[in-house]
Amino acid sequence: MDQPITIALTKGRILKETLPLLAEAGIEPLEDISSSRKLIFPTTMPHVQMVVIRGTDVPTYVKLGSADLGIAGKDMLLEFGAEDMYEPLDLDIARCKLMTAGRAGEAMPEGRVRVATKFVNVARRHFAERGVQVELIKLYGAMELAPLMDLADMIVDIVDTGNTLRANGMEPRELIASVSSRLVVNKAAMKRKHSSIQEIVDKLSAAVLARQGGEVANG
Ligand SMILES: Nc1ncnc2c1ncn2[C@@H]1O[C@H](COP(=O)(O)OP(=O)(O)OP(=O)(O)O)[C@@H](O)[C@H]1O
Ligand SMILES: O=P(O)(O)OC[C@H]1O[C@H](OP(=O)(O)OP(=O)(O)O)[C@H](O)[C@@H]1O
Repeated sequence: MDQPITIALTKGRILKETLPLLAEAGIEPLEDISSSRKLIFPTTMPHVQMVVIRGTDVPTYVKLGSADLGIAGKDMLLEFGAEDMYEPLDLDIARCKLMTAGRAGEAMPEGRVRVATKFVNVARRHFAERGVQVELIKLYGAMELAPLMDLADMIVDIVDTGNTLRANGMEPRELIASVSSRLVVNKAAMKRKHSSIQEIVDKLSAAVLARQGGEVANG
């Protein structure tokens, strides 16, 4: 007997890459998520439903067991902690980097550095490991604006092509972590609903492997 399973998906740019991968694993929402105001969606696997929430909230739903599985960026797991969760699979989507960045051509200031970021825990750990004293300034978006407006000396943010940094007169400095989206599983659910969860992990692993195999075959 299949046990009911809830998967928490990150909305926004990850979702556009997540839905095709889930479809390749045989799990598709029964209606178009992007044109619906609903938050819970039944799927082609009758015992599996999806909820679509912000990336910042996925670790909370999975840790507390409201969702059995989740899909979130590694950046979110580093920032909000991954305790009480397993992370069995790198989905190899939404690849980017967590980096420090500053104004182009400018050295890091002496003494206390003002760092603007929405990743305050990641930033605190990174600079503490280097013995750099920082004043952390929590922002919720457009981090690249902070040094331009002299709100901060540096930022910690997601970098992909580097276009956003360049367009704002900034440059990447240190790599903090390579980021991609991960499948996470609530630890208690993994025990209680083992066969249903393992089936989904296996289907998704196969879909990821098939893509990687395809990439190798295509050169
Ligand atoms: N430029 C990028 N390239 C590839 N992946 C990215 C990029 N920016 C963010 N991501 C990944 O996508 C996830 C969601 O990012 P997105 O920009 O959609 O949300 P957000 O607007 O930052 O979040 P929220 O809506 O919760 O404030 C991030 O957690 C990260 O893992
Ligand atoms: O190096 P790049 O290729 O320019 O990508 C990096 C940008 O992408 C993300 O923002 P996003 O486009 O998701 O906008 P938002 O988070 O501000 O909504 C991130 O916060 C950077 O600003």
